[in-house]
Amino acid sequence: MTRFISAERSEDDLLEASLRPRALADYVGQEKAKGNLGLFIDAARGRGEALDHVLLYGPPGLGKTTLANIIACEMGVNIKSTSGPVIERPGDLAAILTNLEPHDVLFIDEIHRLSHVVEEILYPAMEDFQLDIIIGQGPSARTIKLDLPKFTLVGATTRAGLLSSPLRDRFGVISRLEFYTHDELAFIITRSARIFGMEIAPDGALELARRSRGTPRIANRLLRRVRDFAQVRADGVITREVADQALALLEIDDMGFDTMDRAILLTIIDKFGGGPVGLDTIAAAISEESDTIEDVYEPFLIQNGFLNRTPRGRVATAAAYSHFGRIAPEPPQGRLF
Ligand SMILES: Nc1ncnc2c1ncn2[C@@H]1O[C@H](COP(=O)(O)OP(=O)(O)OP(=O)(O)O)[C@@H](O)[C@H]1O
Ligand SMILES: [Mg+2]
Repeated sequence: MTRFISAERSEDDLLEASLRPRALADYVGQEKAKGNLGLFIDAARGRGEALDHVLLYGPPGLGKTTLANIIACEMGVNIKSTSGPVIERPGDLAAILTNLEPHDVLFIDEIHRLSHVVEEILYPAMEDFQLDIIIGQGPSARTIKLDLPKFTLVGATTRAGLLSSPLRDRFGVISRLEFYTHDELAFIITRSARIFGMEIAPDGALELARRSRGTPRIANRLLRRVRDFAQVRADGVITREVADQALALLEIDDMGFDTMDRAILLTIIDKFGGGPVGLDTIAAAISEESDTIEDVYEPFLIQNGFLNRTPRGRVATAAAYSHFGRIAPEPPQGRLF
């Protein structure tokens, strides 16, 4: 199934990089995270110290990687980027850590996927800026401590809940990224259009924004698809009508749901009487990974009141029924009392 609004990364990443804002002032929205970080960055710079370790979490495509790069830029330091699954052995992490310059940012994406042994190297590194290395084997093995430069770890994860608590506790700043408003997304889309040299009307930008699931990565991706359509079928300008027609072709509906969102909700409604139904059962029914459903699709559906997560499983809400023009079953009599 082609998924135009998948929030996953793809070959589009290069284009995406050109759209990344570089300064905190150009980073749209996320006022709370931005306010906090701006303050901590100013304070750390004023004292001539490294910034405290920062954990960024939230659904894919909301701007975690972008923010990590901005943090390094604002601190005036280098950033080294890696990710949880890439660091296989403790030695890999030790090599990265010993190569850092003072105050550098080490960005670890998908930090919830670090292995245990690697994570344990990280604890003293984050807390005391020390590396415990074991040299030799057997009876003659000994541990030596190496001093590391003071650095800032920026960790990103879509699932803060999967982080072990000793790791989470070592972050001084924890910021949750939120879905963007339609106005914020329209602003991002208009800026991206300018960078790409496209013409977009304000109502066209707002229409794309409304259907981007609160996510800048999806907004930018839709913009590129709609541009192709505008070039071939319209006279190049993205108006509301052009956006609407293009999105219909891409099977993105009025709420911004794609085929996968619809499959999830309709499976719960039609096959499981509206739920509750377990995540793994839904995943099997639509041949998708449970993790992907949980990380990529559910947060938006839950936040917008189409899906509920209960101890007994997922439940489609009345809003989901009415979105698909179905009639929600009456709640059982007497439940309210
Ligand atoms: N606040 C923002 N203002 C403008 N553009 C943004 C903003 N946040 C994200 N973007 C755009 O969205 C794209 C995706 O952002 P980014 O790669 O930082 O997301 P992410 O949270 O790291 O996603 P993932 O969890 O998949 O790694 C960026 O290339 C950037 O163009
Ligand atoms: Mg990222």
